[in-house]
Amino acid sequence: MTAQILDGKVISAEIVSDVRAKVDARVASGLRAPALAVILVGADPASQVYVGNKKRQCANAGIRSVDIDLPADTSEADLLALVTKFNQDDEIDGILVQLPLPKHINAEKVIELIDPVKDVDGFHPYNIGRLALKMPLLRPCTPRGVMTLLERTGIDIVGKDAVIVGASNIVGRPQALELLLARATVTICHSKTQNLESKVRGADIVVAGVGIPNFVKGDWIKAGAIVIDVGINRLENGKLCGDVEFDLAKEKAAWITPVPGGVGLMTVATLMQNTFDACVNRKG
Ligand SMILES: Nc1nc(=O)c2c([nH]1)NC[C@@H]1CN(c3ccc(C(=O)N[C@@H](CCC(=O)O)C(=O)O)cc3)C=[N+]21
Repeated sequence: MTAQILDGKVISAEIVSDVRAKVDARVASGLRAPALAVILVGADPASQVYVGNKKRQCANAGIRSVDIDLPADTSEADLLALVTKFNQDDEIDGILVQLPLPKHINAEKVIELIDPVKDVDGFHPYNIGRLALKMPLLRPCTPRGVMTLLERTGIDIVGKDAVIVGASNIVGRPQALELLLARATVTICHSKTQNLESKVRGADIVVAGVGIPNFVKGDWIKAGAIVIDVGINRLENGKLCGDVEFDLAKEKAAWITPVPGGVGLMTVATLMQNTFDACVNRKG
């Protein structure tokens, strides 16, 4: 069997055009367009790709984008002051501080300062707590984007065995909460997990988010499984590759996400949805 492609390109474009239609309707009724503030401190390569894609999709969605680029030696106090300024600015609906932050800045402190109603990344403990309690408000973009990709493709996950490889705050943990909310049976694996291979071999759904090229071997994939690759790794030849051995995995899976063209695009499209939702939550 050769897997079908879970097409992030097509579905992210649909999501953004849905947001566009809703933004246009708001503006036509005399309300202002949603606005997103993005703060980048220093120049992380993964963040650069994200920033470019995000600017393009804001334009497509009709969302006003306010981009603040700060030098890598920006003090924590200055960054906190900027977040406070955006918290108080009634014209800003969403605030996103790009991660990772330089080492001299305490990222947890910055995330906790963001007003939860403007937390379009869904990283604030308030929003993670709401997701954990089955009452989601703003949901982390990558895991929500993965759920949208599955829903829009018509893949039913109720009762399926999902194995998540990677337990990070931005991917693995919230992805587990999303899949649990959607009534899958969830296992979260991490660097100390024993018998990782056998756990992946048993999975109906595999989500890989570890940031190591080809970490999940193609022959571990169960026949007919759904493979979601969240990894975006830049190789020395300049090409992007995921955390899963794509060429071998696609011979076993029923569905698989490509890299590029899969989950990354859904992350950005979901940021547009979250920004629109944050605007409606605040302003009606
Ligand atoms: N607060 C915060 N939230 C984030 O969500 C966040 C972050 N910080 N820091 C950086 C990482 C990385 N990230 C990406 C999202 C989309 C693509 C993306 O659009 N990828 C496309 C294009 C890749 C290409 O062609 O170069 C693809 O996979 O097809 C990439 C990377 C979000 N991140």
